[in-house]
Amino acid sequence: MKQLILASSSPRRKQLLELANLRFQILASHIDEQIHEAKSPEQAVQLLAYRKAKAVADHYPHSYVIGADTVVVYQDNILGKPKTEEEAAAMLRMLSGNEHDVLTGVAILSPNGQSLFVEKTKVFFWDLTEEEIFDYIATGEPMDKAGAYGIQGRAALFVKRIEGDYFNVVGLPLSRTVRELKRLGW
Ligand SMILES: Cc1cn([C@H]2C[C@H](O)[C@@H](COP(=O)(O)OP(=O)(O)OP(=O)(O)O)O2)c(=O)[nH]c1=O
Repeated sequence: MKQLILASSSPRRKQLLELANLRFQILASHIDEQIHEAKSPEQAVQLLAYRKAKAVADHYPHSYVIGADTVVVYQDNILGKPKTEEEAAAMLRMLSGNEHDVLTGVAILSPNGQSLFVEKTKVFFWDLTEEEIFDYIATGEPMDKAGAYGIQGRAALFVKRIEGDYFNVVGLPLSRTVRELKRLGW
């Protein structure tokens, strides 16, 4: 029987994949998320997504394995998860009043071959006051999220508009992922 594995510890990715009504298991891989060899943010998220999937696929070579990685890119800055509240505030100040890209790299490894892609969504933020930034950090929401915000939570109030797939911002470009899975014979 075919087996689908989501190689992720992200509760958001689990919820998104559940929307597709597919049977899957979760097996989080803990890889080193430092990458020095990537030449661009696109390459970085693709490489990390691949490593997350590969760490699981090595043990389950007959399964379909999905790995993903999300970053926020503002000008030349790649914003991952903030390490401190100060860093979260600095990230939110950068994003305030500006547009940025959210990139998610996805890797699907399967017995029928692999699919690697990067999905990009443009997000436009309203101007944020210092009070809004501090109140938001006090919710605890920013700390486990790329760019220090979750569009699906209170930071919905910061977003003027987006161009592209909303689900990509939350951590998994769902429709493209499911289409690629089907292309690989799922
Ligand atoms: C921008 C943004 C990011 N995020 C999240 C998605 C990802 O979970 C997280 C980025 O971290 P990732 O390193 O992509 O993923 P993860 O560590 O949460 O999970 P795993 O590596 O095990 O798959 O930021 C949101 O939930 N909402 C948003 O609006």
